[in-house]
Amino acid sequence: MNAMNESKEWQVAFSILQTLKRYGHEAYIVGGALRDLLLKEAFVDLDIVTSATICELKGIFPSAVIIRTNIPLLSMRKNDVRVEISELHARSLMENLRARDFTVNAVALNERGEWIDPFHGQRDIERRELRLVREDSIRSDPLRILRASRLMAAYHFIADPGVAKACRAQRGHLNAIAAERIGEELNRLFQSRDAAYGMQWLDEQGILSILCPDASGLHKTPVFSPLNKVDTLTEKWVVFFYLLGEKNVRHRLKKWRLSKAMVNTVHRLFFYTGKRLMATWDRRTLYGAGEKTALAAEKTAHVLSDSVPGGEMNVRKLLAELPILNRHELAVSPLEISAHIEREPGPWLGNMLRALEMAVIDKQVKNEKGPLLTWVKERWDET
Ligand SMILES: Nc1ccn([C@@H]2O[C@H](COP(=O)(O)OP(=O)(O)OP(=O)(O)O)[C@@H](O)[C@H]2O)c(=O)n1
Repeated sequence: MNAMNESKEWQVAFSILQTLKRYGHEAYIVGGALRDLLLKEAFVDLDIVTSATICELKGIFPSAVIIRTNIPLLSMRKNDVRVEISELHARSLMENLRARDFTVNAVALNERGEWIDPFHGQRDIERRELRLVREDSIRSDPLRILRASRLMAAYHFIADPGVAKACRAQRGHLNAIAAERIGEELNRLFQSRDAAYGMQWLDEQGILSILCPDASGLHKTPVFSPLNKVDTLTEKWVVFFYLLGEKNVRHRLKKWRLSKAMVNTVHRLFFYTGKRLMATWDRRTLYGAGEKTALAAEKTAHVLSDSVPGGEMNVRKLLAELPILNRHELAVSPLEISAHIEREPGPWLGNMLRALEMAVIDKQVKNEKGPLLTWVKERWDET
């Protein structure tokens, strides 16, 4: 296979297999790199399984690091290729492949470039067919339901009826697995080439109502194509929740253990998308959203509803008309305000700054030091 002989990545791959062989260990390339090779996709990273133990591996590749996930891995970079090596744990390669989820992931290649393909994974990759390695593959790890949809979304695989049947049968067990694995897998699904296709399939298997039992929009069988019309992960989450009619966004994302920062940005964009769907931007809402969120909300609102007029240029024009874009653009500092009032900074100062921002945004006062300090003094004297 030419791609293998010519590319730097495959030279790295074979040199590692040969090194391990010289030390007397069995070693095979497995997983995504083989799938990507057959699908002519870009090489991402390299997974190797070997009969060597992690300790022995560390001796052979001293600069590599040991990563302790649920199974310990040896990880290293070689000629810019990320390589992860895991143990066969005294099991045969055949047992290792049999324990995998789908036939497209249960293929191996040895140091001589020979394929080991007991489940016809190469054929399935070429036909883009997703089939189970064993009938109980989904039962042994229900996360594989989401992996199926993610692989479909990433490679346009078609799930064979056995996959759909097993996923439907096991869907009730999905919520029993570690919540962060669900969040992580949904993130990966959203980042895949055709997230809408994967999501549609999950819905057809009745899986979305298991993931989001309170969602009110699922009876209307949503069309998920809007998911492919937005770019960022945050936008995809927001569009997803709107299509499902899921209101309790923060609760859902926290449950799936998404990072705090991600929970906040998704929740914020969800909120402003809702506002934008209800009405066009007013100055206060636009200021509250800020440039980044306002532009993103404009996009998500359009994708969700054709009837929303406006567009990016319009938001940019409205933003340009705002006297300030954030508190730091006020022409007075908090200390100048406190000196002018002759009072130590305290909670009153935060309230005053908020009121001042709104007065500037509402154009009641010019953003210039003199008028701002006069406004502050008058307000102070009033209260
Ligand atoms: N729940 C899981 C997770 C992983 N695997 C197996 O472990 C391999 C590696 O998993 P992962 O690193 O998550 O890779 P992929 O999901 O396949 O993605 P990629 O290969 O593109 O990194 C997979 O190919 C698959 O054979 C599995 O059978 N069941």
